[in-house]
Amino acid sequence: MQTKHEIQRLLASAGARPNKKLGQNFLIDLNLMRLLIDAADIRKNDVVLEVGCGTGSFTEGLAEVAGRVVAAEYDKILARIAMQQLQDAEHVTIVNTDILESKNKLAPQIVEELARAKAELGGRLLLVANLPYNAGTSVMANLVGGTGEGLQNRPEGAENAVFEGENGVLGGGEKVGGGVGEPGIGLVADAMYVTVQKEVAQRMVAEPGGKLYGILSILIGACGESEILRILPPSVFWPAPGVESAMVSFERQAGKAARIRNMSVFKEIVNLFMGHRRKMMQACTKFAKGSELGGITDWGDIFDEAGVNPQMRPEKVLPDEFVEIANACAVRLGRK
Ligand SMILES: C[S@@+](CC[C@H](N)C(=O)[O-])C[C@H]1O[C@@H](n2cnc3c(N)ncnc32)[C@H](O)[C@@H]1O
Repeated sequence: MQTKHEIQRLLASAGARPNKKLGQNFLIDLNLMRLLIDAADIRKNDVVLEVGCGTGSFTEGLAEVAGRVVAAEYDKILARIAMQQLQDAEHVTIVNTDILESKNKLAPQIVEELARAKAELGGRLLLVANLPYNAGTSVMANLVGGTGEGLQNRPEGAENAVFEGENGVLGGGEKVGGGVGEPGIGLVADAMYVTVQKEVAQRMVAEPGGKLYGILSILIGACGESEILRILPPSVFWPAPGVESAMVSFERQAGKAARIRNMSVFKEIVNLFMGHRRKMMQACTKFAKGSELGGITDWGDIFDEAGVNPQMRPEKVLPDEFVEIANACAVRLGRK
């Protein structure tokens, strides 16, 4: 792991400076780096995805404990530095790529690397990273809801997680894609231990009713559990960002996620209702027109089956209740 001076030296020797647009705020507190790695409890048969490896500082720490590390770095100069720093680590693959092929899809090359390594090692897939602010939320959304693009042996019934968000933050106007009718959930992360902007971490753990409760909160709540581990002041990064950050965890709970009959329908449902979060549930159903969900005529029965008051507002509906609504719809659409 590299000190601030080492990072500065590596950048200077390549004639580079931190690029603000790419969120190049390097974590320079090595104790915090160690804390995140320890919290992830990485084992020798685990595959770790690091998004934005920078000069390879955190990657070095991950390489000490993981069975395999796959790192994506968008910046060509930084990727080259990281490759040099880790040239002797055969179990580390650094790919100079944008982690997002589109805003809604992880880079197929990375997904293939991860799927292959996971099949070889048989352990968990973990996202452990100091995430770039511009891509972090989309990356996490794909890894919670599933990303299948690029998988050669896509499991039957797999679907792609497709997310859209303003500047990578699924906020008020957020939308999660993955239309009804897509196959398979593909690759998912078993756990995520990441550094993100504090507000993103707060969205991940938000409870119904608050203004931060949104699509990411619902997806996470439906598939597992998140916890804020530590709030980080700007001073632990170089250069210091303008906002506070947080270390946050997500642990997938297989039993919980398995209740979702069809992830694609679930996402459509969450989109439909949370797109109008302050209207009544019943009133939101008219916006289904034109989509496959528009064919559903007995929303009253669906709300009954799910135990949801049709006069409730979506922003107060629990993740589990959205799961029940989506499951009832999946049955009606023959997509269970
Ligand atoms: C917050 S820095 C983390 C750097 C280093 N891992 C650390 O912990 O200090 C985020 C890194 O992500 C890279 N990055 C930004 N957008 C990216 C993208 N879409 N795909 C891959 N890497 C990206 C940046 O170039 C930068 O190196």
